[in-house]
Amino acid sequence: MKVVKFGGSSVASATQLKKVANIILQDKERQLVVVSAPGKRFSSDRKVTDLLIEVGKKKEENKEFEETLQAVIGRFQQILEGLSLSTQLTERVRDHIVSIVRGESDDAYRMDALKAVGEDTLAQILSLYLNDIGHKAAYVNPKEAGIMVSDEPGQARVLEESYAQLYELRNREEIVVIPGFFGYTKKDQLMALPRGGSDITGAIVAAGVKADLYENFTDVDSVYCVNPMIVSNPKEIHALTYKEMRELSYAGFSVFHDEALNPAFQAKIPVCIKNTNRPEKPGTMISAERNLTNGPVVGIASDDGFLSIYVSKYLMNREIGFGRHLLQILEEEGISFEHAPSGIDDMSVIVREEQLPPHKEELVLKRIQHELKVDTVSVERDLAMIMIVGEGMNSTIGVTSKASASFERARVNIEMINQGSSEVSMMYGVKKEGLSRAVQSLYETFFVQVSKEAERAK
Ligand SMILES: Nc1ncnc2c1ncn2[C@@H]1O[C@H](COP(=O)(O)OP(=O)(O)O)[C@@H](O)[C@H]1O
Ligand SMILES: N[C@@H](CC(=O)OP(=O)(O)O)C(=O)O
Repeated sequence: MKVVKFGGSSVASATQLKKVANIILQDKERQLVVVSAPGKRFSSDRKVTDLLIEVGKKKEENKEFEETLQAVIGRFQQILEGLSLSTQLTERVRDHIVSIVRGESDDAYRMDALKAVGEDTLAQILSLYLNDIGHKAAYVNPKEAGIMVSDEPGQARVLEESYAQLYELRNREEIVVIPGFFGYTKKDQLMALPRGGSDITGAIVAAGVKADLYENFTDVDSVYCVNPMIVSNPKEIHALTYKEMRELSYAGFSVFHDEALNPAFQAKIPVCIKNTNRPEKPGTMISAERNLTNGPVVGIASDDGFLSIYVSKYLMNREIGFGRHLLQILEEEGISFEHAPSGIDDMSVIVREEQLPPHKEELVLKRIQHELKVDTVSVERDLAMIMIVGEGMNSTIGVTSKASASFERARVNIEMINQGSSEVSMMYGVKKEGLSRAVQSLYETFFVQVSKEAERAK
């Protein structure tokens, strides 16, 4: 039994949905299907989820939302027409959106209910289409499926008890189509997963039904060893471990959600990333182990939008509880941090820029200054992080020196280095303006040069 998930780009239009149906029907094992909301059809297009969020924001700001609502309805109408299905469903969807907007819920709950409409409607459409072309399929709402989550709007996490109920889905005879991206709390409140969370739904369902394989269909032939927006035609990765993929996803490989790895890993279900537009390609296999060939580094991930809170105080190393107190201030201000490298007399805390907007900065710095009596505290914005990942790194000498030489060649200053304790990853902080140059140079070192050396050794 296989669980297949189709991302936003795979369900963006009727043409794409026809490909999706073909893929499902090609393999009888593909019995459980998870779908996203329609994504972008071209680069300047808008994802349905983004449109739904705009409806919610307009409501919060008491602005007119009809035009955005019409854009959502228009997307579904086009898809239904393209599949030669009745467009009646769009009336229900419109009424549903209006009732959510006019409802009495808190802003956060309303926003989650709106976000869910994209996936929910698309799952109904796909199930209607499969039936229409002669194959038994059923739309199954996450509540009916048993996807129970925590009460954290927009950030919900799966509850352990979900898995036993999900197992029952194995008994269904028809193709089951489940909308991704949301679940229900024990109190029956709809709750959205983090953005990109349909990958997580797919992994939860795969773990629940103990699938043999979780296939994640997207718009690229495989996971590439570096973001294809930074290096053109980068090398494909054919095999990755869960640990490697989690590090890479977390650090910027947006092709697969990092929180989707754990359910698959725990249940030992291999994940295969494949292309809806070229399903015959082998894709990338993610599992517990792989052959450590092709050099120590398997991928280079990168992301911008970080800042560093730099704190220095003479004899910080002798002050018990300093780090805890610093992080406690951030906790009390609702700021989550990503990394916290430290020295003898100083410590940096790396956070995502949206966690510390400029209007909050003064208060946080004042608290640090006042409560910790530090010598210096400052914020450096416009930082980017680069993560070099590979299980082979902990048994290879010289990775760091090769990386440093790459930064030097690219004329990019390293602001910070942090080696993960697992030794599967090495993280570098640089100024955002040098990010592309640094990544291109690292790619040259760890992939282009390594291939040439391997060729010469043959
Ligand atoms: N290292 C990488 N390998 C492959 N794709 C990547 C990588 N880094 C970023 N991406 C981007 O991820 C995109 C696919 O993810 P996403 O847009 O979430 O797809 P979907 O709509 O199927 O959920 C690709 O089109 C590509 O631009
Ligand atoms: N539609 C949701 C969830 C999702 O997983 O989407 P996608 O498969 O397009 O990344 C989002 O945009 O966040």
